[in-house]
Amino acid sequence: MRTVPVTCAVIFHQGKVLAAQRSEAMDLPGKWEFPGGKVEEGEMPEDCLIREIQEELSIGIRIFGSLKISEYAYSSEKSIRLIPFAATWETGEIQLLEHRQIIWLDQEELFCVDWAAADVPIVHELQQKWVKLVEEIKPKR
Ligand SMILES: Nc1nc2c([nH]c(=O)n2[C@@H]2O[C@H](COP(=O)(O)OP(=O)(O)OP(=O)(O)O)[C@@H](O)[C@H]2O)c(=O)[nH]1
Repeated sequence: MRTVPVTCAVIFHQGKVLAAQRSEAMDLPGKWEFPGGKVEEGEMPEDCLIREIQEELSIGIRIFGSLKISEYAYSSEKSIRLIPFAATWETGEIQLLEHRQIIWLDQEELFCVDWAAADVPIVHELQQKWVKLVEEIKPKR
């Protein structure tokens, strides 16, 4: 079984992060995730993520950090390596081109949605590192 590399973005904006709910047309319908997608052959994970966020949400992001990779086997046929990056929303207006809906969550609300299983360790790490990550967004002087 091949482990599929998938990138995802923890997008910070005005002190909250974006969670997106997968639609009926996607795998894991109804589950919440950090938007992103599969890394194509020869593609850098960061380039993949910028492309996927433009394709799915129609916005431009800036990557400023990373979180720990989460590997998860959904079944004997489906195993993913989820590669999370911390990012900020830089350009464009959000359009839901694939997802059912989005929600902006603050630190206390992180576990209020039903995350895809592979995302759960990332959400725990995000909760622990929240203050540090928010600090890193601030432009360095
Ligand atoms: N994008 C994304 N996918 C996730 C997350 N967590 C998680 O288990 N997945 C799984 O990883 C896979 C990524 O597929 P995708 O459908 O988002 O990627 P894609 O747009 O490149 O796929 P496609 O070209 O087959 O349509 C799916 O099986 C999805 O269920 C997450 O946080 N973000």
